[in-house]
Amino acid sequence: MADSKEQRTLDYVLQNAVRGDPQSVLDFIDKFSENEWAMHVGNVKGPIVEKVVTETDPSTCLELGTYCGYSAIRISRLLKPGTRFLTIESCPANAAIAQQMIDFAGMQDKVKILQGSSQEIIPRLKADHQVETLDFVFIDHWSECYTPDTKLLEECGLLRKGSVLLADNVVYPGAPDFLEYVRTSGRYDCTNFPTHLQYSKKEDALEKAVYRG
Ligand SMILES: O=c1[nH]cnc2c(O)c(F)c(-c3ccc(F)cc3)c(-c3ccc(F)cc3)c12
Ligand SMILES: [Mg+2]
Repeated sequence: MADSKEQRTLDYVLQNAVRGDPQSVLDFIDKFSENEWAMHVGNVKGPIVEKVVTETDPSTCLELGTYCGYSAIRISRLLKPGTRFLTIESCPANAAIAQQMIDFAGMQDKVKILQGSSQEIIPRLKADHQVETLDFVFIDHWSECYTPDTKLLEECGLLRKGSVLLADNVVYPGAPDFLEYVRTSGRYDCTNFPTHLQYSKKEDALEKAVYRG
């Protein structure tokens, strides 16, 4: 079967990065993506994500949109022992690539990939994955799903006072209904982080929304 950009990225990492070294894996994914653009959160937005994670000091994290595992590796390497990083990926092929990337980076004990639809998996997090509430949620799957999934997290009792949502791409491609919801619902305290699209000069932004409980 013709290989995909994601498979080529994984092969490049396996051939060049240092096994068990998350930074090395991130560096080689970034290096590969300079030649073949890909939607990893990247090395410009990455530090903003890391700053929010470090400030939050989360115990239970959820990511919507694993892709190849880049942000899962970037975030999970910061988490203290005993914490958990659950990440939902709808595409089976991407989930398989991500699992290999995460394993190679040595993050497999912290990161659990849940392959399927976020709308189906989110309501099962408490029963199937022993989640009580989420401390940090990185939203980076599909802008049309940002708002329905945020509302679902609320409805399923997965957010508590102080839960932090951080959404990618709120400027490019954009998530206008999500911004409208978190900024006007009265349920969140929002902060916008202007930045640039990964591996590009185009403008983008991350939005942080802290649940008021
Ligand atoms: O879909 C995504 N999920 C998560 N993060 C993404 C991200 O960080 C991106 F930068 C892009 C992006 C933006 C601009 C562009 F030109 C290409 C891709 C996408 C995206 C948007 C529309 C699509 F049809 C395909 C991919 C995503
Ligand atoms: Mg993104």
